Amino acid sequence: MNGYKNGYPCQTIKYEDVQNTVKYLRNRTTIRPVLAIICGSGLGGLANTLEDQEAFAYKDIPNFLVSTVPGHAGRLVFGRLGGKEVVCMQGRFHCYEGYPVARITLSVRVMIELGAKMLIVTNASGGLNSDYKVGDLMVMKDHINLPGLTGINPLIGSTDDRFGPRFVPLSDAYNKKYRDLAKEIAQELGMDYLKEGIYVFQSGPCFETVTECCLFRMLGADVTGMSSVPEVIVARQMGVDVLGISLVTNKCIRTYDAVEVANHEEVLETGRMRAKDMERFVAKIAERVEFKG
Ligand SMILES: O=P(O)(O)O[C@H]1O[C@H](CO)[C@@H](O)[C@H]1O
Ligand SMILES: Nc1nc2[nH]cnc2c(=O)[nH]1
Repeated sequence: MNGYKNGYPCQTIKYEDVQNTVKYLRNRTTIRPVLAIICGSGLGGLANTLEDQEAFAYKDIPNFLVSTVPGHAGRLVFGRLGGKEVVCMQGRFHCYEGYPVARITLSVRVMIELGAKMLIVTNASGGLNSDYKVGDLMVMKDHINLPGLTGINPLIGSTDDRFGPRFVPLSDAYNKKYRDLAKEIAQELGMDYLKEGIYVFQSGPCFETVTECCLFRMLGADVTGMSSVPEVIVARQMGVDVLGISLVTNKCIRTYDAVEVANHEEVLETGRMRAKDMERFVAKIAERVEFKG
């Protein structure tokens, strides 16, 4: 149902809708994914590196939304990466596109119901930590969900136990074993620009004011972005482990006399600059992760 409930924007996702989408995709692909990947702004090239690709435009998939942001191709790509069967969102959905927060995570539920046991979210972000440089990667250790603290959360609405519990713990949102593995692989690949830190989610689409950036930093955040957190929440509700990798595409402006301003073109440009490193990194992670059962 679309609309407002108790004053909150809400759209409950029906289990049956997810199952119908799963059935549609299963009937049209031979890949049975164990790993789901979401490509952030400008990072969609990763999907093109999959072997034995079978791809679907979002507009052709029942119940899917469409991508409206440059740098998000809008394709669901199945294939093999690092010897594993994977499904990859080449472009994600954002609240600022006007979609209810529960709706933007339907695709995550679909990928998990298709069999994914791990979710890798990637995103572009603005660097708040002054030690971070443009082009650095950051393993997400935790997040601050600003919209969530004010009532915008994909789990608000009527609940369905088949998706998992209503009250989801998030103190372990970003799996420690996978964070350690990512750091180990980065070291092996000589990626001395990999950091580990905190991502603060704000709804966008405006980039931050100077004072907001100062506030975020005071809160302990290292980078800020307009995505990922709703996806992570849904994955955790469904019992799937998450690894988050953020690319610092620009520096957040924290002085009132700066002449430069943030812009999406710079975000995409940094994505292009780091694309190959990101692809190598994620492929190695896919190769090395192990799943029980
Ligand atoms: O989070 P992703 O989708 O990577 O994109 C980030 O980059 C865009 C702003 O340039 C915003 O959508 C922000 O969230
Ligand atoms: N909120 C936010 N999102 C981003 N995505 C890429 N860069 C930025 C940024 O500076 N701020």
